[in-house]
Parts: sequence; C-alpha cells; structure tokens
Amino acid sequence: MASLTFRTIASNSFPSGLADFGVSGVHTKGSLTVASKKWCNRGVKVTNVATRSPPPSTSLAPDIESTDEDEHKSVAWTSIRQERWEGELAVDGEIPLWLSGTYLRNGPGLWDIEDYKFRHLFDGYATLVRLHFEDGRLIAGHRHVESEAYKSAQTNKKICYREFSEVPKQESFLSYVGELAGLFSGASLTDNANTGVIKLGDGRVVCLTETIKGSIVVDPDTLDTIGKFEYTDSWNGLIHSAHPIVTDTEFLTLLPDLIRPGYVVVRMEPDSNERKVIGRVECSGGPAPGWVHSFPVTEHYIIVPEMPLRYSAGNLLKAEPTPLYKFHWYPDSKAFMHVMCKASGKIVASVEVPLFVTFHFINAYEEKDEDGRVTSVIADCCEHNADTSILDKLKLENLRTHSTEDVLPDARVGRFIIPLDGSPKGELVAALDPNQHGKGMDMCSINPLYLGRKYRYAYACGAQRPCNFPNTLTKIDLFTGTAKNWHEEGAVPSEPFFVARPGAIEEDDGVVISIISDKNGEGYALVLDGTTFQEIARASFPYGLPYGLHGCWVPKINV
Ligand SMILES: CC1=C[C@H](O/C=C(C)\C=C\C2=C(C)CCCC2(C)C)OC1=O
Ligand SMILES: CC(/C=C/C=O)=C\C=C/O
Ligand SMILES: [Fe+2]
Repeated sequence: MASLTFRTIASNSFPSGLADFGVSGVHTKGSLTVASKKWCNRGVKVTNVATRSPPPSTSLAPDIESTDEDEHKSVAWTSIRQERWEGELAVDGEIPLWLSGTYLRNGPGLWDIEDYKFRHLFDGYATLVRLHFEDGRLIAGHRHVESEAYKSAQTNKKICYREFSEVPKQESFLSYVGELAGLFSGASLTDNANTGVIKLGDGRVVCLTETIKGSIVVDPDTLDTIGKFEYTDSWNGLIHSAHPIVTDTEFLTLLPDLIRPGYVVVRMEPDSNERKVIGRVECSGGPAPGWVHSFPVTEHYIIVPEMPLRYSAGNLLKAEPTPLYKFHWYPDSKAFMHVMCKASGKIVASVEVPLFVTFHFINAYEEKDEDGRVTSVIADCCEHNADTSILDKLKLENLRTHSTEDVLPDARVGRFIIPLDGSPKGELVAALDPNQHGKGMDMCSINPLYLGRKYRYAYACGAQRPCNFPNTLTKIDLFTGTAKNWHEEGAVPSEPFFVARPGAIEEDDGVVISIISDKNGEGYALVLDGTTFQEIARASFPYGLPYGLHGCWVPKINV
C-alpha cells in the first residue's frame, strides 16, 4: 500500500486553508499531480481509484492515458480512495459576499475494497465534501467518514458489516450463524453513515444513515470523525428514518417497529442525546411498516407515511441482494398517511391513499378554512409513480452505462391531500405537469424557513431525456406549476441545496448550491441564483469527485 503525505497550500492566508494530511491509498488506474495555480495548490498528489482513468485535461498535469471507450468520462460513480484533501478553489463568477458558512455534503464515495466491488449506489463508504464560503472565496475539501465499517474494511481488505445491499461472505457454517445472530442484535449491521449530514440545534454535526448505530459526529471544519452519536434513551430498535426533521429547537424522527408493525415518533432537544416519545402509529396494513426514508411535518403535525414498499424480514435474511433489497412491495396491503398531533401525540387522521413510492418528502403544510380551522394537510414528495424499479436502477452497473437509452423511470411531485374531517381516503395528484421537469424528480430542498408552512418553491434534480439518472437542476414554482431548469450535457448534478440570504423577504431570495460531476471526469461547485436560477459562480475541483447524496448548511457564527 502506498502512503504519502502532502501539504495543501492556499495562495494566501485564509482560515483553515492550510492543512497537513496523511493520505494512504492504493494506486490503481489514475494517479495525477495537480500543479496548476488554478487551485492554489502546489504539488498535491491525488489518488483516484476509478473504474476508468481520469481524463486528460488542459488544467491538470496528468500522467493519464485517455481511453477511447466513450465520450463520457464522468467519475460520478467511481470510487475516490484519497482520504483527505483541502484547498482553495478559483472562482469563475461571483460568490455573494453574504454567503458565509460551510456547505457539507455526504454520500457514498468508495465502492471498492481490494477486489470486492459493491454493486449498489447506497453501499459505498461515506465521503464528506466541504465547501466553505467566506468573503467571496471558496475552500473545498473532502474526506471519508471513519465508521467502524469503513475502518474494518480498510484493515481486513473485505467488508465486515452488512451494508445496504451487501452481506459479508462467511467462511464456515458457524460464522454464518454468528453473523445472522449479529443481525438481530445489530452487531453485524453497518454504521456506514453515508446518506446525509445534519447540524443539530446545539451545533453538533452528525452524519447519518438508516441504521441508528450509523450516527457519527464529525467536525465541520476539519471533517475529522469525532465519534459515535450515542443515544442515551432506552429504545433498542436498530433503524430510523435517514432524514430526521432538524431545526434549531428540535430533532424529530421516526423509528420503525418491525416487531409490532408501527412507527414510534420521537423528539430530541438540543444539547441532549435522549429521544423522547411523542406517540406511536400502528400500521394500517401489511406485515411490516413501510420504508420511511423520510417524512414531512407541518406546524402542528407530524405526517407518518405508510408506503406499500415495506421492510421485509425475509429479504433481510438473504445473503444476496433481491430486486427490492431489504424491502418487499405489498400492493394489497394498501398505502396510508397518518397525521399525528405534535403536542399530544394523538392521531388526528389515518387515511388510505393511492399506492406510492418515494424516498423524499419535500414539505407539508396545513390548509385552513375561513375560520382558521385546519381542514386538510398537504404533503408533497418526489414520487416515482408507484414504481419500485428506481431502486434497482440505482445499481452501479446501470449508472455506469452510458447508452442513449432513456431508462430513468418517471417521477413527479406527488401531492397528498389528507382530509382532517374524518374521511377515510386521501388523494394523491401531481402538483404540476411532470414534463416541466422532464419527468425526473428527486433530491429536493426548500427554503428551510418555510418548513411545515405553505411554500411556493422547491429545488430538485430533474431530467433532460434520454438519461439514466436525474441530470438537471430544477426550480419548481408550485403556484404557477412551472419549472426553470439548469442542464449541462453529460453532467451529473447532486442535490440542489437552497441557502437563504440573511434578511431576505422573498422565499427564493438566496442561492442554490450543487456539486457537479462533468462529462470530462472533472467536477465543480456550482452556485445558482435562487430567484433567476442563473449561474452566478462555479469553481472547479482539482479532480472529479463521486456523486453525493444530501447536505446541510453550517452558517458562520459572527462573534
Ligand atoms: C436510500 C438509502 C438507503 C441507505 O440505507 C442504508 C442502509 C445501511 C440501510 C439498511 C437497512 C435498510 C434500508 C432496511 C432495514 C435493514 C437495513 C439493513 C438496516 O442509504 C440511503 O441513502
Ligand atoms: C439518488 C436517489 C435517491 C437517494 C436517496 O437518498 C434517487 C435518484 C433518482 O430518482
Ligand atoms: Fe435521502
């Protein structure tokens, strides 16, 4: 194994622009030296483990061969094994001076352990990317999260924990039985916190995945792994929603109960590690709770979705991935939306809704009559037309295929209308014509000040077809039913993240940040104007980074 140390040198002094990093990695195909002043780095040795060679570039000084394999050299779906990097990026355009703070993005970024190749996007080891904005300048960095799963895979050169789709191979019947027992105790489940990153009201920054043990505290400045986030309450379930609702005053999440099918709704306060139970929802159908990757809230209610794509004990026990991984589609079990009062924990509505498939809720709000009484709850999500095939489309072999076939399943802004008048059924409609965003729709954000309130704008990844993955950034106007779209041929953008301008009055007064993997194998941070959706700045990385999932904003605190 090669081991090297480098020093990243900022062109002039800048807070946290200097760092000494020990990097250990395995040189495989691509090895390139960044010598250009463009990134204000000198002699930064970068090791990329890619299934294809990184591209030749005018601005890098690469010792790389080009392959005539294809036009697309995107590294969105290739591993990065360099453990750390930090440097200042040269900015094209202008970053608003008010944008002061750090955007953190988490996601799977390492899918190769020696000869072992992960097969699904969600399996990769967590990789954090950091964009620190200050005085119109941008310092970027990235680093793997040092979970037990990641560290043991590095040490043992094999996976040692159950990941999203992979199960460690067992050499004997005895170790197989031991591993299976570990599934029930949680010991063999991964803590690979590769899905999102949140900033709690008390300032702690936590990387998350769907296993509760995969809650890992990191330092937003250095990206150091600080340690496990230990919950101090007595809940002994193993999984939670990957997307808690986090504000300055609370952390709300759902704990699916696989033993007694239902969901426990909990709340945790800043400066506490103790989740307190608000209430419980019993499942209305099916043998197990529906997958709750995310859920929405309104000002007074917590909405618990019960999707017919349910956790499956049978699939959990299988060593090889099934087409629906740990889940099973139970159309006969129907779909439901439950509304729980946040203050009392009482269920105020449980309605049957049309079948649906979603990873991500966008937002929800209460509709009132003239007397101010709440008549219904509106809940919006990125909805995949009740088609579960999106899960399998996120297999790496599909994502790495650059054909011109249009294989991305359609998606829309699914809008649930949940009556609170005791009616047994709710509705599910498209909030706007899905052609407005190319019938692709996922990875959404809103202005966080509109959380739980009537809102007008949502930002997401959409599609310019043909494509195999969402390839545009889209700004959706839910009042006019129109969308503005950003697209660059061959580019894979990650979740557009909205940051409001301090003091803004208008909902869309702010910027949208995304990280783009371009078709040349390079990548850049992109800043769009939240109102016009026009590019206002971009800054190239010295090398392309893999695709990432979800981010958060850590504002600079002025002392
Ligand atoms: C989406 C998305 C899924 C992903 O989840 C990662 C893990 C480790 C999930 C594990 C499991 C389930 C989803 C179901 C129940 C079993 C268990 C293995 C814990 O990260 C994502 O972004
Ligand atoms: C990448 C993705 C879901 C991620 C879950 O966290 C969906 C992409 C396609 O619609
Ligand atoms: Fe997600």
